[in-house]
Amino acid sequence: MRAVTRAELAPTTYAQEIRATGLQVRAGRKRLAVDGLDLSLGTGVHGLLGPNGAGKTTLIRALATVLRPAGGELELLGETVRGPGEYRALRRRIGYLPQEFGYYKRFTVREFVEYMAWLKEVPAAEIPAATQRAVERVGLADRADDRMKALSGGMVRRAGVAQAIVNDPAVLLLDEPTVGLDPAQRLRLRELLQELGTEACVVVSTHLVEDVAAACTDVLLFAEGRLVFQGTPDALAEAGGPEHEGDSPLERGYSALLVDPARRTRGAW
Ligand SMILES: Nc1ncnc2c1ncn2[C@@H]1O[C@H](COP(=O)(O)OP(=O)(O)OP(=O)(O)O)[C@@H](O)[C@H]1O
Repeated sequence: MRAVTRAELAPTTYAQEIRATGLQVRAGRKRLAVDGLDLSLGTGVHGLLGPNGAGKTTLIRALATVLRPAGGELELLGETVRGPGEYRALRRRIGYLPQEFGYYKRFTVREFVEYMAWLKEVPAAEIPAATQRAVERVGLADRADDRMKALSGGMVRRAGVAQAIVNDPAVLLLDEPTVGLDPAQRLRLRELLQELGTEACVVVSTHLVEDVAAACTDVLLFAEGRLVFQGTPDALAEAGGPEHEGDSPLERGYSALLVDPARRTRGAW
């Protein structure tokens, strides 16, 4: 018999897990790094692609309720996120892997994930089993009792994914989770994302177009704080042609939509 997940038991009074209308978010004091974003995301794996500085991290931080909107509307799991607020109930149902995250180096992997579960207010009696399951899902069961400082960079990243999923989040936000992973680990993480995307709304920021092809149900192309494209990986591939730069149909689709031909001189970034 299949165990019923917490996500299935939670009341769903919303049509889509994430809804943004005209959303504006500042990075620092002045700069509007997200500027007028309309977005509606439900269950699935949504790949967030875009050039350096496009505003992907700022958007993910707003979705994680770390940054508050400067304008427009943001609704997460049916709850409106406005000015300052605690959003504790909401945060219990969100998982977030920042691009860089802190941890006590002397903690073991298990202690780190348990501590994060406690911060997310997972009921105490559930923490050991939830931690074990999360650690197994990222392939760190055999390193669970090693200290964080003894892990490789890719393993630390996987421990970061474990803490993000330990509370069975309905919204899972992963900022560049595949950075530092070797090819085999990357394949496994993509499989895990697909599994998670059957039950949760997963937003993954990445620079690897192959991640999107392999794991995502749709692609969000972000540039200068705005959404340039939303569609399936196939639709992105169809946007490109032989005249566009790139080593694969998806890269050519990306170039077609984002690369300014005037700047495409050899050696230019
Ligand atoms: N604390 C800050 N103060 C001022 N500007 C900032 C701050 N953080 C980010 N920015 C600016 O906001 C814009 C968006 O940055 P953001 O980190 O969201 O982009 P990104 O798409 O995640 O980039 P990358 O792919 O390089 O990680 C950039 O122009 C960046 O320089």
